Amino acid sequence: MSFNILISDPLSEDGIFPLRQAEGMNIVVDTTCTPAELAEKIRDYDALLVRSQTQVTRDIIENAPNLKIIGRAGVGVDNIDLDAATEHGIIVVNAPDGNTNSAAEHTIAMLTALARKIPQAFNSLKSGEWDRKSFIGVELKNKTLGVIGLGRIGAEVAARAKGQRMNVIAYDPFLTEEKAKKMGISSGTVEEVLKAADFITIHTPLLKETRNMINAEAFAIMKEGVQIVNCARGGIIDEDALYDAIVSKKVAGAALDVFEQEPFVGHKLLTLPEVIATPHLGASTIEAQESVAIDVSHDVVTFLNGGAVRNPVNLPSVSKEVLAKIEPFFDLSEKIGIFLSRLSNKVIEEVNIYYAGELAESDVRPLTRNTLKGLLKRNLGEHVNDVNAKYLAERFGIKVNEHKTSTTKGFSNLITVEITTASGIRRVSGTLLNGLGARIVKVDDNLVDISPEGHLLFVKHKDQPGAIGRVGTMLAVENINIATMQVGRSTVGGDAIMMLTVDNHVKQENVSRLKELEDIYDVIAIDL
Ligand SMILES: NC(=O)c1ccc[n+]([C@@H]2O[C@H](COP(=O)([O-])OP(=O)(O)OC[C@H]3O[C@@H](n4cnc5c(N)ncnc54)[C@H](O)[C@@H]3O)[C@@H](O)[C@H]2O)c1
Ligand SMILES: O=C(O)[C@H](O)COP(=O)(O)O
Repeated sequence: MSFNILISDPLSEDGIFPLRQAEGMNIVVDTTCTPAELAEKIRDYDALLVRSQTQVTRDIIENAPNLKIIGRAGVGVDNIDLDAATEHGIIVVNAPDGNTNSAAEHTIAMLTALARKIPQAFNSLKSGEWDRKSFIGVELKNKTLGVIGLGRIGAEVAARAKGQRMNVIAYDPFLTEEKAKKMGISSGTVEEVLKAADFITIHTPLLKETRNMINAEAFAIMKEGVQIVNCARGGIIDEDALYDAIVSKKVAGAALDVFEQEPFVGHKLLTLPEVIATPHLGASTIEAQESVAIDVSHDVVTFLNGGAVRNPVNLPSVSKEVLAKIEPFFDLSEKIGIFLSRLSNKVIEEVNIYYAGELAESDVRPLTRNTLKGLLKRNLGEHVNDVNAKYLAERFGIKVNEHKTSTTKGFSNLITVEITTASGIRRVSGTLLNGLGARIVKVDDNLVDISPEGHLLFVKHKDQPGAIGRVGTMLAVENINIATMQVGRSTVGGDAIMMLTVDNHVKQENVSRLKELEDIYDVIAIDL
């Protein structure tokens, strides 16, 4: 198999070595494409690798029929339309760890440069002045640093600030007092942090909730003479409000690496002597660039070769340990979905998935997605995949509920999928039998034991002598060999089912003829 890979932002050549080395990867590096050129070019590509520069818009995604994966060599994915990618079943991966250290170091560099006015003093010196009066700074020692967003970078910055003998107070929705205590810092609400800090540094992603979170109201509650650093994302600080706060002397200085519009040229903020800035250089070190490109290249190669990625953005990521436990059930859960969708061709209103046994202790979301993928495949074919299965189910108004239960009915693990349609509930259970592989063990209320593969025939009939024979004879006439057959019934003489595995696909005309036989209520051919 061969894949076309487009790299549209400058990536470390050493970092993309895993891509260059992998078999069948045709790599094109073109970092000069305009958005219109990219929208045209992308048609032929299976993978797109970017940094923060390329805007991967809905237009581009909708013009990319072959695109399977977008790799972001870095953290922020606000330049990628994730909804559009998810809707089109395109996985987005990033490299969240590779540039943490560089971004934290850059933040500390900006903080120190801001406190001591180093860029302003350097500019003055370069212009031939020897001015030792205009650049009186302040010490960091004993000052309070407010950290908004204590994730990877925020936590590194906090640890380094402590090394500068600063007091650190942080706000993060996931920061517990206990964790803060362990880190030797204080925790507070956003307001508490903004009020307490002499310096504020932002380390959140740019989200709906964080856009303009540092606005005029936020500046109003800060200390007089506060200084602010943003090495996270432009748009988190309202740039007009920052300009006003600096002009009014509320804010004594700002160090900015990121901006609402990049490139950031000719902006009024750059006219203020209190503002120092770098052109989005937080991750621009040899080490970070190599590391993020390696990480993302690995995920792209693994994904295109059918493997599980390490850093999915639009899929919940699960740890290696959990993956090892649930991966053996991937195929079974998809097959149960396919099986059920064949059993009932009615519009699905609700799906309930019950995980029992050891599985109930794991994060089973990937299995739920696989089941949905199987259920939706009947109507959507290859348009549905792991990435968009949940989204598509929601779009079609299907309620999906995951349940964890201890009722295993004697199996060490059991997955039961129940679909509700206007005609009622259909239910299939499956398990993995030690050494024997996957089995479907229950269809509706009937116990069965079928390997979910190949060609199956599900026959609903009356529990009467002759019904089974008639089916066997008809299949023999059509030269369809029966490999296995199981019969189950709820009551003697009542409704019963036959589950047959046969050696060939059973054509629709044969299904119709079987349905005409005496005491046969329904026949469904299922290819798994
Ligand atoms: N300047 C650069 O070159 C550069 C380099 C790397 C990362 N970044 C940016 O830095 C930021 C942080 O990156 P990271 O790797 O630490 O990400 P991360 O996901 O590890 O951390 C982000 C943290 O922000 C917190 N958060 C989310 N919403 C919040 C809110 N409303 N208020 C407070 N906290 C909130 C999250 O809980 C999380 O702990 C991102 O915006 C990323 O794009 C910039
Ligand atoms: O989010 C990130 O990883 C940083 O902003 C780095 O962006 P870059 O890859 O464009 O340097």
